[in-house]
Amino acid sequence: METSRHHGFGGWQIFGKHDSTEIGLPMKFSVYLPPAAVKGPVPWLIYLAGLTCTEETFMIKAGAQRAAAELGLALVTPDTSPRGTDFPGQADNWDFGVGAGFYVDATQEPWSKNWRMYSYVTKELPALIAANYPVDVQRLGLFGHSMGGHGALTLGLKNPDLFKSVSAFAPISNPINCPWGEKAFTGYLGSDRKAWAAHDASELMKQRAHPNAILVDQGEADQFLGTQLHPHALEAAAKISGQKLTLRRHEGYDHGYYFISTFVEDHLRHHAKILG
Ligand SMILES: N[C@@H](CCC(=O)N[C@@H](CSC=O)C(=O)NCC(=O)O)C(=O)O
Repeated sequence: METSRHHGFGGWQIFGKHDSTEIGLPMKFSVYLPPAAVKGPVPWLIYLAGLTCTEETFMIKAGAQRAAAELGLALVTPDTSPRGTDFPGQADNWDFGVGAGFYVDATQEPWSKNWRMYSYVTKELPALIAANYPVDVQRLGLFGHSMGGHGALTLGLKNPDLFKSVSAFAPISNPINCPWGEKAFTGYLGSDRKAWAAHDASELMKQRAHPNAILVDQGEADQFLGTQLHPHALEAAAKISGQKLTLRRHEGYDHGYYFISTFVEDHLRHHAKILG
């Protein structure tokens, strides 16, 4: 199952692969185990990456391992979609299909058989990691970036007993009202827009609040801010439900991993404080 293992900051950076029953195909994942994991189960975070990313992107680019080692947090990242199908046009667009699973269970053909990223992230992946690595199932948090920020907010709001802490970098906050979301939800969930609201962070947050405060960071120079991300919708929704939300706007930062690496330690500390 492990494909490679590298010593880092006193812990271990691990890459692996398994046959996923939810997805029906092999799925890759990565795990960072902090030094504290040799003594017993540690709190842990699942990170959901954005469009075009893989299970490697965050581990290579975010520079999160030093702080994770210091805080005693394990980090886990799945891939962003199934790979290995041969659906027509599946990789023609960088914002739909391969690398763009949107963390939903697709209901539309041909995607519905394999594009089951919601069930994969909420059920199979946590069970797989807990069965194989020293993580405390009661102390799991969820965070992500862009498409993965949408995933972190929606999966976290729907599963507060599983994901005790939630945060996001530049999330797609209102996908039912942006081109990325409209394209993905039409393809995966069908053209009935009423079915989409259950997968929209702002719509969900109007109806319910996660018991713990949510941290969101957003760059003001993000090239997707005006068209795709709509953080104002999340702020408005938080006011309706009473969700404790810290949404920080940072002048000069764009959408990329230099932005994420700048603030990733703040996110790890946010989760560590809640998870204990
Ligand atoms: N078309 C470009 C840009 C794709 C891109 O910006 N992807 C972001 C996530 S966007 C929302 O989910 C990303 O995280 N890219 C990885 C990176 O290393 O920056 C392309 O194909 O790269």
